[in-house]
Amino acid sequence: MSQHTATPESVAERAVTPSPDAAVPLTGAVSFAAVSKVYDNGFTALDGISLEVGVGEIVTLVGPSGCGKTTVIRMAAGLTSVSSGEIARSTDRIAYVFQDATLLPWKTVRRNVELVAKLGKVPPDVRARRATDAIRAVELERFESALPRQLSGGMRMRVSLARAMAADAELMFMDEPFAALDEFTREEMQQRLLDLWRAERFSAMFITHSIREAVLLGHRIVVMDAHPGRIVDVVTSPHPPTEDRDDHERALALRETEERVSGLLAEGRGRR
Ligand SMILES: Nc1ncnc2c1ncn2[C@@H]1O[C@H](COP(=O)(O)OP(=O)(O)OP(=O)(O)O)[C@@H](O)[C@H]1O
Repeated sequence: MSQHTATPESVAERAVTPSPDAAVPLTGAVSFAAVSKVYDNGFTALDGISLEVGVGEIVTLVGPSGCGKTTVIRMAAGLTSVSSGEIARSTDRIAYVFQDATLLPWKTVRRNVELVAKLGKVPPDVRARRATDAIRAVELERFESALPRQLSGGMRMRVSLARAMAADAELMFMDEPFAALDEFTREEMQQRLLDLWRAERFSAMFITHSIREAVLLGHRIVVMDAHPGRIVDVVTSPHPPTEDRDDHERALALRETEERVSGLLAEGRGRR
């Protein structure tokens, strides 16, 4: 792994700047302008990331382990500081699905699902309705009163996903939310997420290790590489999730896009 020689002290640490005070002109949901991240141990995780996520756009991120995908979305969500460059975000109504379910162990499924909406001051009746819909979307109706320890790992991730769905967020950050699910449930959840997106048109940054998932869900697919972490290309989907269609032509186009993304990732591996 490449190590940055700069000491952390030599790097100005800047927090995420939500608009309207943002220094970066913001036309989309999130803008990254030449953003770099050097961690406290001097490791350069990201070098010069520039990207704009449009309002109502799902951007998926793929790349080898350690290329900085989580760091990108943590910075955009304001959970990790920026070392140089600027990030602007159009809204504070965000939801974040972590790699682990991160549920409160003493609260039931329903209470966990309502939590982010409650913190976001969504009125109680709206909150309850959204939680009911979200719990149904992840097919956990029978487990509403269960505690997290009574659920499997995949079920806990579905609760975490439902919590984000119930939050009434304008911007979602999702860090491999489906990785722990079996193939069948994963496909179900992908469709539920797209159903919700078609109804609400939130903006999203979605990390995945599955090229297929990245192409299926993304309007654009950000392909990253490591050492240091950077964007190597941004591929536009020929059939974005705006279209609720399932035909041969679409399947072929998605397959071609998967091959293109796969090729870009292989080029990165070849360079390392
Ligand atoms: N707090 C930290 N301090 C030092 N280095 C860190 C820290 N957090 C992450 N890193 C390093 O930064 C790099 C990017 O990490 P990050 O988690 O963003 O990558 P990723 O692409 O999301 O990885 P994965 O696909 O395995 O989840 C990695 O090399 C990681 O070891």
